[in-house]
Amino acid sequence: MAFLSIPKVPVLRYYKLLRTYLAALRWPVLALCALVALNIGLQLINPQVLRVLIDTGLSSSAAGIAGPALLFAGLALVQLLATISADYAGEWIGWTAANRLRADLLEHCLMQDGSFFQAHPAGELIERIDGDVRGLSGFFAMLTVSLCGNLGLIAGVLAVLFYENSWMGAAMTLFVAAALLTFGRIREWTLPFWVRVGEAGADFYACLGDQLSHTEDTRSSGAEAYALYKFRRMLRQWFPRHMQAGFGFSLMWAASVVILGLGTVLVLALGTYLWTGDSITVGTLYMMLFYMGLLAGPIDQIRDLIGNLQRAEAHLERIGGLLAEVPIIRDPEPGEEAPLGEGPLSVDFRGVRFGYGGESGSVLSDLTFSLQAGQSLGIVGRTGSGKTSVIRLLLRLYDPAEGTVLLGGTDIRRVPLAQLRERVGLVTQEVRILSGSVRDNVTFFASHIPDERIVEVLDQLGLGDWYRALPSGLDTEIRAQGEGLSAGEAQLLALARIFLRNPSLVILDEASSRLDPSTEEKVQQATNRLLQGRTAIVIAHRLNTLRGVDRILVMDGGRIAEQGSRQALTEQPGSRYSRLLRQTSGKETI
Ligand SMILES: Nc1ncnc2c1ncn2[C@@H]1O[C@H](COP(=O)(O)OP(=O)(O)OP(=O)(O)O)[C@@H](O)[C@H]1O
Repeated sequence: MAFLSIPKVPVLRYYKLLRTYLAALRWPVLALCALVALNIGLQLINPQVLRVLIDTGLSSSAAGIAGPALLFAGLALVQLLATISADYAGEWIGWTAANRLRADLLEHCLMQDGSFFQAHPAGELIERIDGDVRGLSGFFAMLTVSLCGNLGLIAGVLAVLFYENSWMGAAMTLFVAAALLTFGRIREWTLPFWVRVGEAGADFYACLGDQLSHTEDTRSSGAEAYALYKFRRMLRQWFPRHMQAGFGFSLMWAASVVILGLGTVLVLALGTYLWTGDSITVGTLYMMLFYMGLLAGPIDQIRDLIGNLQRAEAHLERIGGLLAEVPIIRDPEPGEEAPLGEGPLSVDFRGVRFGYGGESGSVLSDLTFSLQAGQSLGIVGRTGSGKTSVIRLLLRLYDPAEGTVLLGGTDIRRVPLAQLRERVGLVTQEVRILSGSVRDNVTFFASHIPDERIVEVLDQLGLGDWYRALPSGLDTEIRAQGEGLSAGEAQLLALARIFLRNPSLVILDEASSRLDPSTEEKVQQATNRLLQGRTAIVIAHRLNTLRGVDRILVMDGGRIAEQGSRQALTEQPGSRYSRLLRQTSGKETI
């Protein structure tokens, strides 16, 4: 069966994917196989009925052909119904399997760490999870329906032709092999074009996503012309690649027209020779031509299929690449886990060095400090001194290159990630609001939190009036990115999330930077209540935010410039912290 290996499809890879996503759809797939088999059987029987019809017509009266004619029409109708049902089932299976793959890809992305999202902008990931999977949904349906069906039909037609006349069978087998070989070669040649089209598409969507998420900045800085220039440059890069790939597809189409023409000539020549030698009847000659026509259908479809397989393979390659990205930050190995103890957690950094990789070098060096359970620490330092990087290490969004980070005395690499993220609550300046109800936004889908508790927290944070003005209370929908909320309100909602979650370590990274002074004062009081009985780390440029913290860490160039109790540092006139306090007295920020 030489022709089966001709398209050089990496069968094992496709098989693995098919098995994973189609195993759960076993019954629909079996029903589809039955429909395809019925279709093939009917297509093979029809020409036999046609031969009987022609030979009966030539040798007896017209009345004799009524039976075969009715049978022919009936079979054609059943075949039509089987085709429609198989198409429907194929589409359904394709969509269902593709949606499962989409969900798996999204889950895979959500498990990744910070470096992954640095390497893959959101637009590129959207193209992978949606665009590439959409391309593959056709592949699931095509491969199940078309490839198996068409190969089955070709095998059936060749078997019947061999049975009728071995010369005709041999000639048509050679013809089919040559056709599939040619399409396979063209496909191999054009596959890299499709991969490049896909890559250009992903770059384009990444650029588009970036531009659409920063429209305010682009407009306010008058950078529209540059944005459009970049957009057009992307389109210009995409276009020639599309043209090349399209040329490959046209070449395939032209080859199929020539090959099918040659096939018809072959059957006519051989059939006429056999008929003139009285080896076959006119009905048999017509039947053979009919079978040739039947072969043309699947060969034609396999041509398209190979073209689409090229695209599917390109989609598959990119999806495979994404799935192969293993997160650097992983759960501890079984047996290595050391869950966190109950209550507030102490924090220890021991000789930590860290960099973001690439050319950025070390961002944090020789970082050693401790914070007792239940104490609060304020981190101050100029922009870029490494404050946020400390927080990222605490949340294990990255691991340090050297040294250890301990929580409650346990190396956080040994703490299950889910537990770590549950016990450490973070509020940043950049608040992410989901499109969903107010309730879902503050509880993050934790349905056990009663509404009364939510309202109480909103009141504590000064959001009471805002909440009571909402048209549907907690069920009011907020649009994605928090449209309709001020930046300060969004920040308060993020604080409410933490209040409701009850974490053991609370981290506030510029969490009140967007609030007006009177709201900030209110929130400060509520936050002080929240922080009681918990460990807290507060990063602030406004030093008055740190009035209530126990300890201070001053950072400079990724190193600790000073650390100690806030009270003691405030009282030492020569300390960096007291200098900062003096410098900023009368000013808002350092
Ligand atoms: N995702 C990143 N990739 C590469 N380098 C980064 C990344 N985030 C921060 N950096 C670099 O790390 C250094 C410390 O940044 P970090 O955000 O920790 O400082 P920061 O003190 O929190 O600054 P700010 O007060 O402005 O928030 C900076 O030089 C910054 O350029």
